[in-house]
Amino acid sequence: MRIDIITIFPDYFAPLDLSLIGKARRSGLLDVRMHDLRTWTHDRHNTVDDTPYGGGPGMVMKPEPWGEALDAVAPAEGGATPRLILPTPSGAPFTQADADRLAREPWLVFACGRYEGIDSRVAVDAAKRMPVEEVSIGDYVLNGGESATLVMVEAISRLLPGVLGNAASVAQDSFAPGGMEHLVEGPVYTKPPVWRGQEVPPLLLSGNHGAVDRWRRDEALRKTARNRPELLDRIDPDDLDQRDREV
Ligand SMILES: Nc1cc(-c2ccc3ccn(Cc4ccccn4)c3c2)[nH]n1
Repeated sequence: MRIDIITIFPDYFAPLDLSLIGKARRSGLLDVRMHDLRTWTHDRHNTVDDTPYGGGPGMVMKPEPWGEALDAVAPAEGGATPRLILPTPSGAPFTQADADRLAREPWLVFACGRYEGIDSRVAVDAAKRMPVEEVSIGDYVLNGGESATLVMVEAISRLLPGVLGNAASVAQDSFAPGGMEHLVEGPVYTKPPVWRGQEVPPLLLSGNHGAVDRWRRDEALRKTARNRPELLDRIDPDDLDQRDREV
């Protein structure tokens, strides 16, 4: 997968050199490229923002640098077309299902806005030649799109085959397709078996994998009911067995 990130703060993405994503980039599994939006400014101050039409506080990002940047990063005549992801507080909620879907794309471009956002004509112009998605990572306002892009790149990249050492672990994740779509995962434990007077549930040491799987689903249902009760309403009753209903 190729990921291009356009931003006025390229250094914000230094974390993508670390850990499993850094390893995936060095192995060639993942091709992540950062681009400084100011590359496509032509005035002596490298201006990327201006006052909002209609008045109001703050500044808006000018369309010209973005148009030139997107033309350079994803040329219209280049043949392949990326999916453009625009982080914004006003976007559609980003979910694990979106991470799964976007992990199957060959090429993503993230446009990181700042100030009060990017001139809305940029998304309209880009949509003439590539799919564009406005996405929110949560109902709170950040100062720009960089943190949201880091979050989405991590959520997407970890799903690529070969990035996580143990691919099977993805299936048990909270919100994972295949049975966890509307559940959060339950508690996890490791050695020692007793720590500060707390004992690991004995069943987990039993070696009875069927019983352990059942216990983990019960605990996922309990934790979902406690922390995210609204998710339980989304579960198709046909997907709950009799034991689930007793939890
Ligand atoms: N889930 C999210 C995404 C964002 C986000 C993404 C991109 C930008 C570009 C600018 N801002 C600041 C800003 C402030 C006021 C109104 C609009 N935007 C952003 C915020 N916040 N929360």
